Amino acid sequence: MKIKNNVYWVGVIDWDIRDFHGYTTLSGSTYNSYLIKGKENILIDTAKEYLFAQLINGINRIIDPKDIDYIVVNHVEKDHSGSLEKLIEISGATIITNDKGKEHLSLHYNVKDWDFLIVDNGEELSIGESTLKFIKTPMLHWPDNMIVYYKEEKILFSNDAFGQHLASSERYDYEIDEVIEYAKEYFANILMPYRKLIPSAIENIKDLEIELICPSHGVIWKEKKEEIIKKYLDWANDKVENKAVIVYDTMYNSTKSMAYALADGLIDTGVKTLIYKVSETPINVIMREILDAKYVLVGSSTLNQGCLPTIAKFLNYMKGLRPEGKIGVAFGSYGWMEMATEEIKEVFKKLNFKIIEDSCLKVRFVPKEEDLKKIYDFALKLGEGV
Ligand SMILES: Cc1cc2nc3c(=O)[nH]c(=O)nc-3n(C[C@H](O)[C@H](O)[C@H](O)COP(=O)(O)O)c2cc1C
Repeated sequence: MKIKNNVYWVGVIDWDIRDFHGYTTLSGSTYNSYLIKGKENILIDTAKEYLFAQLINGINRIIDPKDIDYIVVNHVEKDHSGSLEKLIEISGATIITNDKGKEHLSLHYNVKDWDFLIVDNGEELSIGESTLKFIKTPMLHWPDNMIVYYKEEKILFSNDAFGQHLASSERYDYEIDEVIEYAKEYFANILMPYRKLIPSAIENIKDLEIELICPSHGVIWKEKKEEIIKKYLDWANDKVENKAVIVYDTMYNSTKSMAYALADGLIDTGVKTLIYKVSETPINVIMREILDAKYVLVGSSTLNQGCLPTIAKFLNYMKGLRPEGKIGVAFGSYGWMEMATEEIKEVFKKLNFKIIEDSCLKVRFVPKEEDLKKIYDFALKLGEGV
């Protein structure tokens, strides 16, 4: 599909994928590969190995794949590099990447006979009638990541930055109502741990005249590109809304009734509140909402002197993504020796959450009406900032 004069989207839509290294991709994903056609043909990134046939079909509609002269590897993760070996076999193309990219490629593939052109940060290359500028974005989200600016057509090929896990027949931001939500979920689950590096990366592109941002997953940013850049800065700077996310699990619903009482109190003070039973919600959806939440409330009953396993899994995942500075509340029902909230608070501490505690947040067995009233009153005070 043509996206600009000599530039084509030749990516692959992975309609079926539902598990992307633990990220539940409810609507699949895409691996976007872009072809710059010219005296010298340049392919930007590739697709997973099992989708090689579709990738080749897409390229074949524009040029003979044998005629690819260069392949830009912005990021070595196999969702973008998986088809490289076969493409190089067919075309003998030269790989353009940075020093880390070459190192990572050599740790994934037998690169002995591959031709490399190694670029540095800020370097420009003239290839055929095209000028490409390479900007390193290390740790967004691997050490090798970089982005490419195509000067003549004013396109930023941003690789995983600004991506969304979304399989759709549409290719542009304005065609997808929920595109910011998809991008937010991607940010929360892939980029959040490295978010402090984002403002300087955006600083590096701020003087570029950009008409299209072409990421390696999801749709192309055309009408909402300023909006998504602004959102990236907000998310990177931990901007929060007056919002609470309550995450819980339960065996016999005692902790659930505590979660609902907390929600009632928060809602009555005007806090936007979301409740997720962790065993029934993809953790990536929960993290999307935690990204810009002011309050994070985690509830678990005590099972065998600890949290429920589903909550332990969630806490471990959240710890890795490192949201920081939230207001944290731990709660739960127990029988004889309460242990779950201690485990929850340990994680809160590691994330520099401000922990708010109260004796009403631990209830022995089934909460009575007066217990729930105390919890409701606690949530009222919490929402009012008392
Ligand atoms: C298999 C099992 C193990 C339990 N282990 C503990 C425990 O180690 N410490 C404790 O205080 N309560 C323990 N309990 C009691 C539960 O925490 C208690 O029943 C609680 O009210 C359950 O809340 P829920 O309905 O929200 O899951 C255990 C219960 C079960 C069924």
